[in-house]
Amino acid sequence: MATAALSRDEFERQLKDKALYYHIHHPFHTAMHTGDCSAEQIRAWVANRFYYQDNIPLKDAAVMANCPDRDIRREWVQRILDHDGRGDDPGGIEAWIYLGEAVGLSRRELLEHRYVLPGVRFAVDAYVNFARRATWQEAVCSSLTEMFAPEIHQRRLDTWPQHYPWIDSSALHYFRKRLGEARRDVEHGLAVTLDYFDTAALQQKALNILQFKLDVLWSLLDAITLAHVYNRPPYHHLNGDG
Ligand SMILES: O=C(O)c1cc(C(=O)O)c2c(n1)C(=O)C(=O)c1cc(C(=O)O)[nH]c1-2
Repeated sequence: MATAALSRDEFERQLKDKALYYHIHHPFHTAMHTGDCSAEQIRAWVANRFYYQDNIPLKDAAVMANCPDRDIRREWVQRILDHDGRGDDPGGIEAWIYLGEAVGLSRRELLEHRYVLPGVRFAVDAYVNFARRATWQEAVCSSLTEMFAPEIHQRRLDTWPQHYPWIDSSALHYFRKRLGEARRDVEHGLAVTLDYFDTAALQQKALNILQFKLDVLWSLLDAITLAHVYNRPPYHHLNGDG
């Protein structure tokens, strides 16, 4: 006999329990929030995370390309506009570039992805490629790490001014902007997920997809940690330091 599906509330609870694996718990973020990151480490994080920012609209365009439901597309397109901007709104990518400049990176260095590590590229590309190949409902589900994002944006707003006073607080605008956007995105993404994944097998699939996305975010920080905390960037043997 097939296992019974979880109730809607229980399924939602199990999705939310995945917060235990969110990258807010990664040692790199812990160090960032307690003021233990050097300026060089902050710069490395901002430069590498820009690759994620730059790819989010491609990921969202892939969701739309796979979605035949006009009502969903009408909602989803807002995510692309949030990042790319429209009219007078310069958008989130521009806000991240502003953050980059405030920590000492040039627009050109960011746009060229000059300091992006291979591990970060692989993790982010895995997310975009997942959205290209999965069904649109699966791709929607993979965005649900955003359930946990307002807390991490708030944590940065609460801790950076004290620990990193050399960063102009106006540059934290991106994090402020995402607080509301992420909450709105989650309401929609969660409703789609709870409706669509309605058998035990599908619910387990959704939980696995969310874990995959948590793995993407965690792996990104692992790559940054190896290169910028342990000073073991790729091919470090060529630098003659071990
Ligand atoms: O700073 C963060 O820790 C963080 C995490 C996440 C996330 O959990 O996926 C996103 C963002 N930020 C973010 O700014 C953002 O625009 C975003 C979009 C998405 C997505 O999967 O569609 N995640 C996130």
